[in-house]
Amino acid sequence: MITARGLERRFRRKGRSGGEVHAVRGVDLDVAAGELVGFLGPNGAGKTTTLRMLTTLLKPTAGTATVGGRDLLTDPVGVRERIGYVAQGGGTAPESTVAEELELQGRLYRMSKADAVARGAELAEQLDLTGLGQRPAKTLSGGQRRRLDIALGLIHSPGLVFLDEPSTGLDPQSRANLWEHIRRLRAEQGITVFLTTHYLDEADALADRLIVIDGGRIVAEGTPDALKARVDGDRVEVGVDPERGADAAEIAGRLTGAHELSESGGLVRFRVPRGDVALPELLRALDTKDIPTRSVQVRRPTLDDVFLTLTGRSLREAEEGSRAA
Ligand SMILES: Nc1ncnc2c1ncn2[C@@H]1O[C@H](COP(=O)(O)OP(=O)(O)OP(=O)(O)O)[C@@H](O)[C@H]1O
Repeated sequence: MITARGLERRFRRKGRSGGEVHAVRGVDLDVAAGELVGFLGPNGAGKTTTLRMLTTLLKPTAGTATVGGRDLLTDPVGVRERIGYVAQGGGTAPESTVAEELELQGRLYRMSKADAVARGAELAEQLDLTGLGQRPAKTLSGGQRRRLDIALGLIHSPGLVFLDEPSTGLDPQSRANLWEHIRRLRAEQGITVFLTTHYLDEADALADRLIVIDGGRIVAEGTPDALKARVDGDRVEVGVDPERGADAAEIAGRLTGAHELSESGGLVRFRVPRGDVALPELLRALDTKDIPTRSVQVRRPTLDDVFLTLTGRSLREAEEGSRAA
């Protein structure tokens, strides 16, 4: 469905200082029909720029791609006919009703009025918007608005849809509901979904496969589980009396496979291949040395650990860094 090789995009900085931003630095992508792929990265990583190139809205500075079987550079119209694109924010004519927005969108794709109305009604049903047809779109809730945006993106029945940060700004319940709808689009209609997100939980919950981008380059890809398996083991934290912290750390360091060991203020932290196996052994050893434990935590690797392993920063730090920049 998508094959991209060496996609690049540079922007000239506005203003007197000039210079260039190399937003996307040679991206290769392969997405098969029917996949639900998450494109994950911190703010400013290059997700939107890549998406805008793949959807013909922005010309690549270098590289080639086929999207929906059509060449991005020589047949952008062919690409546009075969894809849906749901941008961040969305919402075009706030005064019109839901039914009018759907009909107008169909007409933009040169559908007859009858076909546009029928397709609009079909999508309204699939996306839980039935009964809202006569409501001015500006009165919709955040979740309803996002579902309408997706319906608008699907009016011409594309086989591939791009969703840019679909759940940004939604409350947890509306996000979960939206995820369910996105899963159903794929399951029931076989639509290929390519979505960008900087939410780890969204990527984890939704995507079959993740492509991680940072600083304009792909830094990893794989299933959420495969990516997590690249992180070297579970993280264990044991709290003891600060005065016995050093002793506890020494005992922890003797566990098979323990690494990344640190101790501060009685909090001993380390990684180990199987936290559930190592912990009882550690607790027994601490007990033998009369070191009572105050707290215990074992954590399986998360996608944030993956990001940390790959880039040396946590995704949250990366976000904060890009906001400060
Ligand atoms: N039109 C533009 N002119 C100049 N620089 C741009 C332009 N568009 C994007 N950039 C820069 O390119 C880099 C990548 O931006 P992009 O919007 O693709 O990131 P992103 O991963 O989508 O982030 P977000 O999650 O915030 O949407 C950023 O440094 C951004 O400031």
